[in-house]
Amino acid sequence: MAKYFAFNAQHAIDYIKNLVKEEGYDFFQPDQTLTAYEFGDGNLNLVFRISDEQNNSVILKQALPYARCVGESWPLTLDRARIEAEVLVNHGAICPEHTANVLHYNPVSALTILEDLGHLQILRTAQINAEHFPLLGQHVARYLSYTGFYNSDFYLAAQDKKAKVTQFTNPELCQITEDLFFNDILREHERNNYPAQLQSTVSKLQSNAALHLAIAKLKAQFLSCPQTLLHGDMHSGSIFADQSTTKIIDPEFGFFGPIGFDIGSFIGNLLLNYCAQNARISEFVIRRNYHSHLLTCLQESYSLFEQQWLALIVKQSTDLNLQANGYAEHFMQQVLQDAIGYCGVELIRRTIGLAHVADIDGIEDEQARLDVQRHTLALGEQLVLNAHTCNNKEEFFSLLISQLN
Ligand SMILES: Nc1ncnc2c1ncn2[C@@H]1O[C@H](COP(=O)(O)OP(=O)(O)O)[C@@H](O)[C@H]1O
Ligand SMILES: CSC[C@H]1O[C@H](OP(=O)(O)O)[C@H](O)[C@@H]1O
Repeated sequence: MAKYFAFNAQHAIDYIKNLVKEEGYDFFQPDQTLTAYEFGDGNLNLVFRISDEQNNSVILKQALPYARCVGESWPLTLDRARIEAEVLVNHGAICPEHTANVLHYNPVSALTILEDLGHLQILRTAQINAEHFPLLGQHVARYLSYTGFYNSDFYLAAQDKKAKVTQFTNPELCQITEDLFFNDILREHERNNYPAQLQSTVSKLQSNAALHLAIAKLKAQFLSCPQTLLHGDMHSGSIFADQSTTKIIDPEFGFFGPIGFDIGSFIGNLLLNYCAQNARISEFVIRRNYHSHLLTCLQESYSLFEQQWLALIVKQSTDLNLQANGYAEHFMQQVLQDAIGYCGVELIRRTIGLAHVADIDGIEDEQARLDVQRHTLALGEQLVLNAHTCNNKEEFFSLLISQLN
């Protein structure tokens, strides 16, 4: 069996040609001249586009044995390529309309061939440019509720569920999230990254005992609550979209965890963009309209997510105990409170932790950027602290609006 090595563009071409010639894959005609280039802009992996003369193309994504954004000093398991491919296959079987299609997967080379989604836009880039996506909330709700429900104890037979929890055990990538989301932000840490002007705000946040307690509860849920197969990194860079289509990529942080985590991360990224637009859009009416679009997307995504979960529990639950009157509502209230908490943590960690977002870091005016950072920190803190007071989504939306004005 061939050994792992990190590809260059020529390796990517040779690999694809071999699949077409020797293994019967039909991505390209056998006699086509192929070209390739690497264009990954994520924190972790190589991404190549391989095209023929007619501009047909596929994507080859390969894991490196370390985190790309840091280098070889941060070794990282190649098993993340397996997790990513297998989550995509699992989610794609449940919700093909919103999951990137896996065309081929090789665990030894830690690579996956994916459909090329380059005709769509990465959501983060498009939202930085204040583009509207009227179906985004609806599509994300569908993806998260369906993949969530059909991988949960409400639906899976008990032993199948445990087998899947084992299949998707992802300790190294979970450790990254455990460190970056929960640990680093509450203390001085060399991985943290924020300007000196924020020091007093950060010190105050880090000395808030109530915040430490609330984040301890969220981390405990993350560590020991295998409710469903999460995407695990549901930020705006993991979503391709246009006016009619939404496709999810990059679930290498996938594992069985708390249902509120993915929807909370998604909403957190909408709010990071919302806050950033205060500095990006100077014209009041345009900013107000865009803010209103983001809030509609947020409310729609959460409302439909909850509505579809509740409908699936009623229609498709297989576990008799979990069908007890009132249990579904009790369960979804906990999911809501978790989601609000994880949303708040995402706002904080993207402001002061290792991995930031271009929505904020790309704001050129320093004072305007600092104002946005203070806002995301305050909003994140309030959401984490007050999540437990929200008994239903309406109370969440009111809390949010009170913090945004
Ligand atoms: N299926 C795809 N089609 C087109 N471009 C893709 C696809 N998957 C990834 N990319 C491109 O590669 C970039 C990095 O991919 P991503 O999966 O986020 O990598 P990482 O795991 O390193 O974060 C994306 O921002 C996008 O531009
Ligand atoms: C060192 S990993 C930091 C950060 O990067 C991941 O995102 P992506 O792979 O999509 O760039 C994830 O959000 C991690 O928290």
